[in-house]
Amino acid sequence: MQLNGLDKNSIINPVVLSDFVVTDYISNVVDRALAYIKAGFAIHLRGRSGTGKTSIAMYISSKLNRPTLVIHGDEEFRTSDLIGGRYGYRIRKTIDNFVQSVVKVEEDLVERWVDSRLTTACKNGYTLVYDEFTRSRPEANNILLSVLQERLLDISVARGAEEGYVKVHPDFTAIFTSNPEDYAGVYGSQDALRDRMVTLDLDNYDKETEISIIKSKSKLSREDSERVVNILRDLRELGDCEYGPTIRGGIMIAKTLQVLGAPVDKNNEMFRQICEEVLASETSRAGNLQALRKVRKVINELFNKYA
Ligand SMILES: Nc1ncnc2c1ncn2[C@@H]1O[C@H](COP(=O)(O)OP(=O)(O)OP(=O)(O)O)[C@@H](O)[C@H]1O
Repeated sequence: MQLNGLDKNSIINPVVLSDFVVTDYISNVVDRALAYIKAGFAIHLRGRSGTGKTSIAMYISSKLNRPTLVIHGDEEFRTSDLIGGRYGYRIRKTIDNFVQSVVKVEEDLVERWVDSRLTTACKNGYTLVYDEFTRSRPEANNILLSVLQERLLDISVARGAEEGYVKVHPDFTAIFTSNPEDYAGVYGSQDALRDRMVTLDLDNYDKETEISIIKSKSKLSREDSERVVNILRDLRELGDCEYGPTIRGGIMIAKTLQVLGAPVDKNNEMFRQICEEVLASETSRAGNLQALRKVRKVINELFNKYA
């Protein structure tokens, strides 16, 4: 099914998943974000991998109670990918039998324009979640400047000068996410765009939130979830890793232990091995053997330290 040329399935009515956790930390971030949105600003959730940007963005969009479209930043994007494009033709046929004995048939081909997500969201007042927007080139994203500033979408860039501007619907909301970690494929300099949104910097979740998420995702007990979180946080604190471990690593460890029914106990060899494997690879993404060995050693030392 199509809506304005878009596959209807790409329009989401966000619902809160049953394992989504709302703690004081999350409520606080979300309340601030909703206040900025209410005041008419776009918001930008910025944080390293695993700080919950996408999950919180989708949760905020569920609070806005509007259909939502999601775009994932991509360096191949051109402005027309954000606005829309001409995809194929439609045949228009006119049959004129005004005089009964004469039938005149006229056929012409009309280019078929398909709105992309940004245009659909602007026209209909939907929420747009633009995940990892700094992965797209700044030139492609420039189209968003007038959307955020003047609430006008300049579709002439893609449709030709005769088409002009689309007025942005008052309910349109934009939620951006980005990861400040400097790695290949991210375009750092999008200052003009960043000046037009309110940035909320997200750090790793607080301890209580991490325990609640791991418990909710893995169904381990609170005590066992806390043991997993202690390892994540102690490892982070030591600052010895290329990248600090994320909640994702903790979820992987906890889910695996839950499936195995293995005790979350420092004397259980399986627990130690799973932590080493998951955390060593998560904290050394390039697969640098030396870094991996170092992380394994640190994890072992941590285990020996635990009572
Ligand atoms: N409040 C929450 N309740 C339950 N699970 C959560 C919550 N927040 C985050 N998570 C889980 O934590 C993990 C990381 O979250 P998320 O993907 O939102 O982070 P991110 O910052 O967008 O990461 P990346 O930059 O790597 O995409 C996911 O598995 C997600 O399901």
